[in-house]
Amino acid sequence: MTKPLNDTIARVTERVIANSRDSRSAYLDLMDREGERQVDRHSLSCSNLAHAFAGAEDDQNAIKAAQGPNLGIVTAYNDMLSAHQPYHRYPERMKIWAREVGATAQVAGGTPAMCDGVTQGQDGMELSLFSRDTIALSTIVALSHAMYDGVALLGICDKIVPGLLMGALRFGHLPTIFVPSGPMGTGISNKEKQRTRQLYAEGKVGRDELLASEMGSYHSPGTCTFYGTANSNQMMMEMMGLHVPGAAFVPPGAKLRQELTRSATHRLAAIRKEGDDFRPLSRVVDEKAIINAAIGLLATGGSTNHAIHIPAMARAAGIRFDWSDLAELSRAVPLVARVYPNGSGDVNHFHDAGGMGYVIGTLLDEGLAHPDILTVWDVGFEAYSREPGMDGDALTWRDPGPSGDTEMLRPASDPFQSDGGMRLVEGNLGRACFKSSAVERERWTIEAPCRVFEDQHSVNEAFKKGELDKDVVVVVRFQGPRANGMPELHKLTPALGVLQDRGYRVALVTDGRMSGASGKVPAAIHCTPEALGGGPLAKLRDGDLVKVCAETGTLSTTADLDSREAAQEPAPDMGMGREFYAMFRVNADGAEQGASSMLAMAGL
Ligand SMILES: O=C(O)[C@H](O)[C@@H](O)[C@H](O)[C@H](O)COP(=O)(O)O
Ligand code: SF4
Repeated sequence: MTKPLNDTIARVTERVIANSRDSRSAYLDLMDREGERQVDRHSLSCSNLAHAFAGAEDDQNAIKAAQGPNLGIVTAYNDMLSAHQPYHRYPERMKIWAREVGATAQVAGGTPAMCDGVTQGQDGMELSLFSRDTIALSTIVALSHAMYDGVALLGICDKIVPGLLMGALRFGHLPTIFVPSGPMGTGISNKEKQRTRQLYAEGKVGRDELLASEMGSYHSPGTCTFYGTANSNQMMMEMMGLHVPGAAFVPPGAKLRQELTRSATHRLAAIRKEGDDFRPLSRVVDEKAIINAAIGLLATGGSTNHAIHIPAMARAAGIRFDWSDLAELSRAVPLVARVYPNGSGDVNHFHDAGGMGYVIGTLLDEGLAHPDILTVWDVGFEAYSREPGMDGDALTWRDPGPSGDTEMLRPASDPFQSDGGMRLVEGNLGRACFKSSAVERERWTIEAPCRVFEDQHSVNEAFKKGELDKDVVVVVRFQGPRANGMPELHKLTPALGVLQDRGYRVALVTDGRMSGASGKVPAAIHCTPEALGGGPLAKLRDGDLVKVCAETGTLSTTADLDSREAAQEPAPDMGMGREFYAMFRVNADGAEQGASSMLAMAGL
């Protein structure tokens, strides 16, 4: 028996709709105008058209005849992201599958994709957040050819899905489907990976042993199997109905994966404007879909990065969503999944235990998600509570049944925590996000003298010198979007984990980010306003007493900040192309708004 929609979710949804009324109306008016004037093959010149299908080979005559839909593929393929490596064969196969339904497909363009695992702890990480907006701009360039009746987005990882969606939303008059590729097989246990890292941080094992351990975890094509930002992306695409139902976590290379991609190609052709089931992206991504994405993030303990990306994706669709909305939802949405770093199993175990079908089914049963979102599928959101399989050569869906592992997946009626995995902490040090699902409850409150740093490497140096062997709040400032691009500071996790395991009360406070794979150590992150430009973190000094408390939602110091000058602001670094990203930093707005100069300068 499905319960009525939860009152808090209904109230937050109404508030988001009210706060978005003007911006959402302006967005939909623009999309309607784009749809009416739709610059497509029928309005391009002969020269435009000849250029557009000169390279189309076998599809040239079909595209020229314009009898069927022409699908634009925007691909973030590269060999550097194990998650994106499987995409290199997708376009050729999708062209064949498009022809099966009288359609054609062309690669509209490619986007860059950064692997945060490769850049973690390196200069490149300072480009990571703004690579999202670079990807949005690349998506716009790809779709600007105006030759398409539908858009297939090939992207999985951290900033890529938000960037692709933000760019595609500016072409929201077109139907759009995300096409995932699936997680790699399970490697060594995450506990073992972390243990070796902490031993290396303490100088007890060498690089050879560390590399062998890391390669035991990351070993083949497919998405890394921790529940970080990439896999949180897949969860959100299911919660918004932007996948073929249940496509998120089926492994690459399987017959089922191939049939899901084929189904996505066929479905995209079917939901075009000239068809009888038109589903433009602008209508699929509405306030309820955004709320469902946030609910999924809270219910599964997803990546903290989405506290930044959900507001940004929402703004691209004319929707206003902020941390107060997220915090209020978090009080109503229970934690129903424990996937590493919030548990011991990985995303393959999660999928085998029932995965997204189970999560969506239990949330719907308890009235904890909007059942009436449009989705790209033909029978609505209910379809996403089922899991895909093969019946001979045919794709089929079935009820996932009860949880296959109650240590990992539980019903919303009997959850791991009665509230979601993310909390807002605020006070005289600003507003910040605290991922409560990954931290033992008895560590939700830390009050200790602080040590102030201005880069993560200095923290590790101080750790190696034994200077942090005490109760301490480690503050790492000038890591915000306008300072240095708001990098993830995930390399701090092993050292802070060692200090915590030694019995010290430890917390991190930063205007930077952490990886979606970070956990265990209490952290108040994305602190806004950021230190650069006079945020309160800029006035903290070593020894000031700082309190972080996820129980009471507190982030404060007893120091008299009003009597102090802000610390000297560091000059932005050059090299690794960072100087060309000054234009993204200089006008970036706050983390709570999505940390985007692109959106701010567009007046969104
Ligand atoms: O937000 C995320 O999920 C992270 O950015 C992730 O994509 C990144 O790759 C981590 O660095 C992986 O974790 P390790 O660095 O611990 O392998
Ligand atoms: S999940 Fe992270 S580390 Fe793995 S491929 Fe994607 S970006 Fe790279």
